Amino acid sequence: MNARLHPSSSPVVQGNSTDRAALVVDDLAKQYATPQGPFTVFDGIHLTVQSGEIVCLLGASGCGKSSLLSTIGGLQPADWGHIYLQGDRIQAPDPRIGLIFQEAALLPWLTVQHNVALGLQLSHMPRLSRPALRSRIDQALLSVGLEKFHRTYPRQLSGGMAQRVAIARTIARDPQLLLMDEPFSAFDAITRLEMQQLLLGIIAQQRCAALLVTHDIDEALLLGDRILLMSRNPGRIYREWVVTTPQPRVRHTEDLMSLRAEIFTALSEVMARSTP
Ligand SMILES: Nc1ncnc2c1ncn2[C@@H]1O[C@H](COP(=O)(O)OP(=O)(O)OP(=O)(O)O)[C@@H](O)[C@H]1O
Repeated sequence: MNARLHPSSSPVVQGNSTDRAALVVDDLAKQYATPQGPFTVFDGIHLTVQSGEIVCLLGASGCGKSSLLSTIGGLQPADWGHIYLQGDRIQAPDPRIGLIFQEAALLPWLTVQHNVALGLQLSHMPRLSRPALRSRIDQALLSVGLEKFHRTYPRQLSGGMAQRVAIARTIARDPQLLLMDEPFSAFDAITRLEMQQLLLGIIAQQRCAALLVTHDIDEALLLGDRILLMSRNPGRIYREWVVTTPQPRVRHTEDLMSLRAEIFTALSEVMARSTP
């Protein structure tokens, strides 16, 4: 582990409220080796996500959102700090975490049901009986509205349907934490809206925690129970907002528009303070 990168100004996360949190990130920092020397991509990151909560992570391009998400997901090691999932310290990919990216990454030679099954089989879960496997696949495909597409191949699906399969593949494992990196950014406005509604339904049903990286302030306003804004060089949590507007939310209501203006102002501040 490296020497401390920067002293953290945020409080160390402790205590009963965070013991119960699905995710606790405590003073996390990460450096990349570059030809110019070590580059601190993010530093002093503290955050918690409770079960059933959607936390959206906003920030300028290159501020380290994806790096933070993949570090929390165990895809790369942190250089400092700790990550706790339901109170357990984690340092590697954990089957209780589901990852969803912009690309659905389905295997083209497998049907929809076999893509979902593969997710279950690769997730180090205790071996499921055939009926249990079948039931999980059926339930997951029903949750994403693809119950009639078990035997369809990825090439026969639209982009939105393929992403629904990717979501089904993830939720079939019953994850306690969903980490999502720009999952809907490739879609047109209508598909995106449908996917956002789908996600809200899934989180409400499964009561898992969700941390969602997005560039889109409106998406964060529609989905987030809380919105975090990252600064850059190094990436830090600059501001946090609790979105109190109840679901279902409608775009452009007065309260959301005033929050939107506040977020824009804060985003302009962080961009003015740091170079890309
Ligand atoms: N493996 C790596 N080695 C060196 N530098 C990296 C590596 N991965 C990312 N970076 C750098 O870290 C910074 C943050 O990248 P990251 O992709 O995490 O940002 P981001 O906020 O997700 O950006 P975007 O919103 O554009 O996707 C960038 O300057 C990027 O070039």
